[in-house]
Amino acid sequence: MKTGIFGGTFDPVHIGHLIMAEQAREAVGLDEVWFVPAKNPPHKKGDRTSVEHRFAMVQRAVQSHPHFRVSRAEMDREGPSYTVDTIESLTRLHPEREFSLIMGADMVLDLPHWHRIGDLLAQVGVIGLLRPGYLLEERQIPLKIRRCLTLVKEKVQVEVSSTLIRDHRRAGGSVRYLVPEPARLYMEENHLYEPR
Ligand SMILES: Nc1ncnc2c1ncn2[C@@H]1O[C@H](COP(=O)(O)OP(=O)(O)OP(=O)(O)O)[C@@H](O)[C@H]1O
Ligand SMILES: O=C(O)c1ccc[n+]([C@@H]2O[C@H](COP(=O)([O-])O)[C@@H](O)[C@H]2O)c1
Repeated sequence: MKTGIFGGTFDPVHIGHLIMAEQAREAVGLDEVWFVPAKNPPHKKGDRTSVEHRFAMVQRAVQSHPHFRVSRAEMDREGPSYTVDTIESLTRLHPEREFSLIMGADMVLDLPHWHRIGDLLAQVGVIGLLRPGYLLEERQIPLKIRRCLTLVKEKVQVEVSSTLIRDHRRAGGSVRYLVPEPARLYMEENHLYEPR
């Protein structure tokens, strides 16, 4: 079973995440995509919405897709949510699955700084997608990463980010259609990202 691991902060999940995951699934022929909300994303400082709320929004966003799942793999682990730890534990639990990582261009460029990157790349391939605002030129990517990388030059790129959604909603704006509707309703019911 080819399984794409799509890690993220998802604060909140948005249509950019869903559209890129679907394009990755189709381009590479993945059987499933597992969204993995990071409890403590290693490179992000500052306050975050609780991981339970972020998980709940992702769950609602992916529930109608027969090949998308959300995983609790990083929810109960303390300390930084290093991807290498997640892959090692998922591989122990699901030895029959072939895992690869799905990420946008910003994260592909960040990969050289990841914790135990050599060990991580020895275990998984990387599916990289373009992202507006990030120039991903193959020659800038170190060879050890390029060797493990499948670059999906997807047809549809969506210029949206969680930051934009948080800021817009805090300013009293509408995020309808930017956030999948069941996740948006959860956000409203739980008063997330409301003007302070
Ligand atoms: N619009 C997008 N196009 C392509 N990739 C994206 C897009 N938005 C997020 N990603 C990718 O999704 C993964 C998780 O991203 P994350 O949850 O941090 O969302 P974000 O929109 O970048 O959030 P923030 O604005 O808070 O930094 C990363 O691999 C990132 O590159
Ligand atoms: O393992 C690492 O060193 C590492 C460094 C930076 C980011 N990550 C993971 O990359 C994913 C995307 O990160 P983010 O913060 O952009 O949502 C998320 O699952 C993070 O845990 C992982």
